[in-house]
Amino acid sequence: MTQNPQLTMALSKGRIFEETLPLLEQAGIVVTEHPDQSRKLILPTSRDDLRILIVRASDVPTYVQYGAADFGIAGKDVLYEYSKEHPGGLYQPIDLNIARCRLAVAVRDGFDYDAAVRQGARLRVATKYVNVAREHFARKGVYVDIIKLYGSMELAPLVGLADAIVDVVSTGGTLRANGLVAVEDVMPVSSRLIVNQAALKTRAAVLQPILDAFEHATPSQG
Ligand SMILES: Nc1ncnc2c1ncn2[C@@H]1O[C@H](COP(=O)(O)OP(=O)(O)OP(=O)(O)O)[C@@H](O)[C@H]1O
Ligand SMILES: O=P(O)(O)OC[C@H]1O[C@H](OP(=O)(O)OP(=O)(O)O)[C@H](O)[C@@H]1O
Repeated sequence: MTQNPQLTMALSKGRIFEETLPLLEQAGIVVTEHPDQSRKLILPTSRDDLRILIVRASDVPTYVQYGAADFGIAGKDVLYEYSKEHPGGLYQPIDLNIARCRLAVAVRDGFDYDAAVRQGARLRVATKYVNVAREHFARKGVYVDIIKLYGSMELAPLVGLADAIVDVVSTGGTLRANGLVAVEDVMPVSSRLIVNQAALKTRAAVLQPILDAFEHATPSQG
């Protein structure tokens, strides 16, 4: 792939973009257009040698691994799923402590999860995180049928598609609003900086100072 002369960062819009802005600012970098106000997928910054690609959260590792972006930011949930299918390709040097949440198992309020597990029932589990879920239940010795969904996981137990979900929980508001309860934590989640292995070697002079600045930046409270 031809190397772009600019350094390229991959970010997803929404919470990761918003929580990254203050970290970039602490590194002296201002993003001069906002993805909510612009249909552009390549955003300029106050530095001529740095641009930002706006991609889906679960696509950030792909852009970085293939070198279309030199570095990016992705949640541990996304990185764990990705690494199961693409082992070893990404350098993940810094936990930025942003977009903090957890992956949890949740069921309909009133569903006796412990009893179902004790009785060795085969559980139907709907999730976007099929690898995380498969590993979690294998560790517990629970038989599961995994149903892959791409969003609105909370709906699945309400309409009989699944007994349980594995999904992101932060305030718990989405679960409550849908009559679900979290019954088990799967893993804590925050977002990490990820870096293309080749870029780390060939572009160290421009990349390393940015990585250092991220390492020392403090996330806003939220
Ligand atoms: N409610 C939340 N609170 C805090 N962090 C969250 C929350 N939901 C998701 N996250 C974290 O932020 C990341 C990005 O979430 P976001 O909702 O922007 O994308 P998505 O809709 O999950 O991804 P995609 O567009 O690929 O389907 C997630 O991978 C997770 O690490
Ligand atoms: O525990 P809570 O604080 O309610 O957060 C959990 C919700 O947050 C995420 O959804 P998000 O708001 O990002 O919507 P989306 O995934 O559909 O974009 C996630 O998919 C959960 O549904």
